[in-house]
Amino acid sequence: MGSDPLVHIQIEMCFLREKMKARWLIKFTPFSSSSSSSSYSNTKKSLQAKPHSSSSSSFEYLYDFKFNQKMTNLNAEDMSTEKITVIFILGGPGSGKSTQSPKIAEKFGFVHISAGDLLREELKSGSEDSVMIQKTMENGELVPSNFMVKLLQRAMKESGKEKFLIDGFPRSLENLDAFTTLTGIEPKFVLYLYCSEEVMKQRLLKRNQGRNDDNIATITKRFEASKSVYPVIQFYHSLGKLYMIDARKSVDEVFEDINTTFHNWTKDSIKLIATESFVDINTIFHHCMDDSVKLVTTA
Ligand SMILES: Nc1ncnc2c1ncn2[C@@H]1O[C@H](COP(=O)(O)OP(=O)(O)O)[C@@H](O)[C@H]1O
Ligand SMILES: O=c1ccn([C@@H]2O[C@H](COP(=O)(O)OP(=O)(O)O)[C@@H](O)[C@H]2O)c(=O)[nH]1
Repeated sequence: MGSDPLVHIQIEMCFLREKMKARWLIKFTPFSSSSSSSSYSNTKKSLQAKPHSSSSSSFEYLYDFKFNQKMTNLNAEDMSTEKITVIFILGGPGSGKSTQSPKIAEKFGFVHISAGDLLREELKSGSEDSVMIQKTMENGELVPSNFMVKLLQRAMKESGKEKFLIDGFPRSLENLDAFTTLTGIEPKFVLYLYCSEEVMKQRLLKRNQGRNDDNIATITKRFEASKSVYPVIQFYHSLGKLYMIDARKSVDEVFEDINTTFHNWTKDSIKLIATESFVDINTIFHHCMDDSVKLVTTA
């Protein structure tokens, strides 16, 4: 049976600055001249969207859509998303996420779920996905988004709890889209541990936890891959949910700044505590931010 697809479909997505709106750019390219037939035209028509641009070889459609949290909440049978509290903690490799997360979890009663640890456990379990996980981690790349979200959902469900600190996820807009679509959960706020690459590199080389991705070649790839988080940060910044923590300070100082954020959040009055500008903040934000950044610091 001939089952060749008639068209190659490429979907790109970006978040708009307005809350929970996304823009999809869908490109159709016929695989061969024979496929630019009536089926191809029908596919185009069925989208009922205005062409964004077209050429002899491909068509692009651009349309906006708004997330409907009730519709996308595929998790409803397992957990009531209304009761669930999620906080994301992000930061480059070696910024201190796994150092700070257990302290936060203990102090504020959250279950710490580390995306990287879930992958390492899955790898050790020798499941059918082990080879894929191993190769992806060795290359400092990201595992498929839906796969990662399913692991997170499983861990959340198995804990039987409702407050989660999710460490090291989402690392890309695609990750975030998969999480929103599959769980319907919105984080309360997002912590980003900011640290320069030089400091992170030194920390990783000294980490000494037997991780085979803590070598200079993989670290370089991980730094490159970690840039896919920038649009995620930009998105939460635009929602006023982003808290930047200066993670170059000592472990205790970083924890103190995180504490301040949490205390203010529990008082339901998160706001900018102090603004401080430091030069290398630009290295992360210069190409994705267009206005000021919140920095949390205890004076
Ligand atoms: N603020 C800090 N100052 C100095 N070293 C730190 C600090 N935070 C973490 N470390 C050390 O740096 C290494 C990487 O930290 P880790 O928490 O594992 O980073 P991440 O989870 O973000 O990759 C660890 O060996 C940890 O002990
Ligand atoms: O959502 C995630 C989180 C992690 N990883 C992979 O797991 C590795 C280690 O992630 P972790 O958060 O443990 O460590 P970090 O690099 O932040 O120190 C990354 O380099 C990725 O290859 C992934 O694919 N998706």
